[in-house]
Amino acid sequence: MENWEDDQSPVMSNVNFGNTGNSWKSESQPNGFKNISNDDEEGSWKNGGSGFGAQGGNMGRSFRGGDGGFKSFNSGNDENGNKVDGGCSWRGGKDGFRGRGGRGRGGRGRGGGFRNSLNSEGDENDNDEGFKSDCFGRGGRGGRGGRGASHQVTDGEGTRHFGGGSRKDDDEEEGKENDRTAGPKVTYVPPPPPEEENSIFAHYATGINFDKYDDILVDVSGSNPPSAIMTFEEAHLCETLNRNVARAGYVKPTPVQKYGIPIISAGRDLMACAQTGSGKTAAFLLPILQRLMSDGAAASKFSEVQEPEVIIVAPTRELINQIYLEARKFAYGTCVRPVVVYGGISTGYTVQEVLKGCNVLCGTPGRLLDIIGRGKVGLSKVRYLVLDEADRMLDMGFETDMRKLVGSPGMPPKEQRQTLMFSATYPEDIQRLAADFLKEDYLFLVVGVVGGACSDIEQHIIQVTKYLKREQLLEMLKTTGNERTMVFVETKRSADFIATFLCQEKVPTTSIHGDREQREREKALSDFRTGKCPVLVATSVAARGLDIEHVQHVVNFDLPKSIEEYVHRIGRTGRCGNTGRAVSFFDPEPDTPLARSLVKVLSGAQQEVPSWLEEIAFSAHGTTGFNPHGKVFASTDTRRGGSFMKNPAPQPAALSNVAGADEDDWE
Ligand SMILES: Nc1ncnc2c1ncn2[C@@H]1O[C@H](COP(=O)(O)OP(=O)(O)OP(=O)(O)O)[C@@H](O)[C@H]1O
Repeated sequence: MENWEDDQSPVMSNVNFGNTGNSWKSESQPNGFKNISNDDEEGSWKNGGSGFGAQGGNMGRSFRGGDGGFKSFNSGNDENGNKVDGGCSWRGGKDGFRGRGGRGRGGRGRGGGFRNSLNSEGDENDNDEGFKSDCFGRGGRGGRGGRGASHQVTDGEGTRHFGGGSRKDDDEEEGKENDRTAGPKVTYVPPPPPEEENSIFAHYATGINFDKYDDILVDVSGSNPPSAIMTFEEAHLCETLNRNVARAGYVKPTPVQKYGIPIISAGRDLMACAQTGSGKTAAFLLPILQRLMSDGAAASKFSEVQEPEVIIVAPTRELINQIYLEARKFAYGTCVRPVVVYGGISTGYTVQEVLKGCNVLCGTPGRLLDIIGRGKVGLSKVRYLVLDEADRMLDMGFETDMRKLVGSPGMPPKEQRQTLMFSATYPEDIQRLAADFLKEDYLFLVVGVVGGACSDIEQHIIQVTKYLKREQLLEMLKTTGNERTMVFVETKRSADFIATFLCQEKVPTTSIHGDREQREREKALSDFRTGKCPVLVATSVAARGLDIEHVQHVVNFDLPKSIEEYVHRIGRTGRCGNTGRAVSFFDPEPDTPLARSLVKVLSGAQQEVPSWLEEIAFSAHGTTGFNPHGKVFASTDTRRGGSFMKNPAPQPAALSNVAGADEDDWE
């Protein structure tokens, strides 16, 4: 066995309690989940209530804890030999968790089978002591936030260790996969991707506004852009690709596909900006796959070093996995083999997958660099480098990794590869930075206005202080029934906290954030996709790219710090011509710096702008600037002068007030 192979020690850290004030006991309840399921009649949560936008009730600063057994899991093995959580019960009879108690009061009980072992007065932000709830699977790795002792829990199969004291930075979702940092070996092997044709090509229907894409103004800047195509036939895809496009339910290309496909086919570098949910993934996958097909690319199983022709990077594990599944779908029935590598799964497994043959290597930056560093992937044949969510890939979080990637031994210089960047947002400073990675004559494709929100999303901003947010959220969720809702919060701790709260209130909820183990993250997404848990509480790790059917609502429980993040978050709904709704809680205290950019995004997407928001935005003028981070949206290509250009390209009147407009336009 090579030294890169992971050892197969038991999976660690199945429950994570940062600092629980209680030790507790519970009877084992294999395959729990009961207390959050719709079967729980008593807990039916679809009981009417006031509509969106209603002012919250008087929740105050506390909430009730549940009385039932805290759910954890029973371990078992899945078909991959992975440890799995068999449900939501815990067998902690003789190993009650003990942490040093947090501050504040424990919850008061009500039925429902959920023990709220956290200690809080209801204000997660004031509470130093983290906790990890798990009504939706299991706790994450290692205790977070607690000063408590390490814990051991023995289950039927051995001893597990739980660090009680490690505290990670809780303020921001890292979104970043740094797999090279020290930590426990990860042995998780994800379930295999679907083999069934119907599952591979499963898709959701385009919405009533799909044809309205045709009305969006498109601008291509740069020299000699090729003409757009109007149909997929004009893309001259090979028969297999055409068949796969049809099986995916694509009848006509979206604007980013109409313009992007011929640009990529013509061998040009591209920076493309198009609204969320408008088909950017296929815009780069189809021409790339077509080229690989026409060149006769075929994966070779027999090489100890794989030399992919394509490298695709994206900022989060779930997104890169989604892109991989799209690549696999379009490459179905061809000899082209896409592979995905990302953190949180066994490196040994990942390397094995790569060595089975790899033409299209999809990865998060950390794991990608890791695999390259292990000498399993040679870069000399790379002809396409794709940065999805390019502005994120080039911001402070990932820029160093991207520079490492393009500077890795064997990576063809930018003159000898095609570099393609896609996003719905491109702050100007990032655009300038991006030019370092692109050939000088790259084309800049803008569908609509850079950084604009999709107008199929109905946006509402509600002024609410942090103490009333939870009640307001609950009120809203009572009206949405089983409709899928993503609730975005600022911190991982809040994600746990809110998810716990909703579970207690009988709202079937799951959560995703960077402190959850990969298996838990995947389970959470799967439960959300299937509707088992129609509410997903998420940090920014789920803000970008995720394409989940039936997401009718996005709630910004906490508004993000940047307007780009806002645009991506709300873009989880209203995709592909479907309509959606986004409700954001605006707490003047932390959110005022965002007011001006919010007003611009709202008006740009023809949304009603509340007068109180305009007032806040107006009075904030001159102190906070347009964007809290000093970034500004570019109205178009920075090579033309960006937001401050003298002779801007014509913009559609309807959009002239959007993010891209000059800062003074709306006043
Ligand atoms: N031409 C098309 N016809 C029908 N459906 C399409 C077409 N193009 C893309 N789709 C579907 O639209 C959905 C959104 O596409 P995709 O995820 O590529 O959007 P995106 O622009 O990358 O969004 P984001 O900015 O959020 O990453 C997907 O389900 C995709 O399969």
